[in-house]
Amino acid sequence: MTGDETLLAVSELSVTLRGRPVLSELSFEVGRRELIGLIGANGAGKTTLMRACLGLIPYQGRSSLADLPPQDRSRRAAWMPQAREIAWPVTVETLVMLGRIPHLGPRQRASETDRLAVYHALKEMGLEAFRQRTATRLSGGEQARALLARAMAQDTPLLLADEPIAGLDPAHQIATMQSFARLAEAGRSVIVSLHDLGLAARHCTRLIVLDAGGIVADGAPDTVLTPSLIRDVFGITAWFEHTDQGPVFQPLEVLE
Ligand SMILES: Nc1ncnc2c1ncn2[C@@H]1O[C@H](COP(=O)(O)OP(=O)(O)OP(=O)(O)O)[C@@H](O)[C@H]1O
Repeated sequence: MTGDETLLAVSELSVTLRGRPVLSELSFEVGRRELIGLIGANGAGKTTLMRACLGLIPYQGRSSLADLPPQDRSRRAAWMPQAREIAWPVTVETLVMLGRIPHLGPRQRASETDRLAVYHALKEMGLEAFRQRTATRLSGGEQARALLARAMAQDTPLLLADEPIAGLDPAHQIATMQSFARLAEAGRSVIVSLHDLGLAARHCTRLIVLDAGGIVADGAPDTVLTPSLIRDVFGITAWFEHTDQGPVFQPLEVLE
């Protein structure tokens, strides 16, 4: 994968839910090799933005992904929603293989390429030992990792994940952010909504901050996470420093 290809172009995107404007006239583009953290307070519109970009809810304006026919869209972007619902008691391996459906023709059986994609996704999410376990009987965090593996097996240029690290233990949170970073280094891009600003500052190449229905900042973490933005958007103080071990961001106090 080469070049500066745009993976997602959003222009003047607005969403109204039940008569209430939630997002108004947002514009941004996503190129390759980006790990984008979508941040903002509860209710800021992160889920709504990702769902509108994917064409899963009605919107005004334009999203290059939503414009595509469903089959093309599923080869361009994978989606891990916030609700971690696994409907059937299939094995983890079968669940992850479902991510290959967009690549299979009618009645076509899984090929070696499909099996390899599943193998790599399971490995990336540290789930090799869980291959034959029943997906519905995993813990919440294990289910989240299995669903992420399914999205990764889809092998798309763009991955959108809604709070994928919520509920994961610290080691798996870090490992998952590192997996996303590896995808970005390999030429793909990932958009991930998250509340952990420390992990966002440390791993993301770019942060998009939502507030009051719009994008209030968009750029590298150290240009975005300024004391004034942290105060105005999140109502907190924080400590942010570049250390020998990389950027460290620690929320401190709630402002009255
Ligand atoms: N189906 C719906 N009908 C009406 N309003 C909705 C609906 N879904 C979401 N909203 C509202 O839209 C706003 C944005 O919600 P959204 O879930 O996108 O926020 P978020 O930034 O993802 O929040 P969180 O961090 O809590 O997950 C919220 O005010 C929410 O109450």
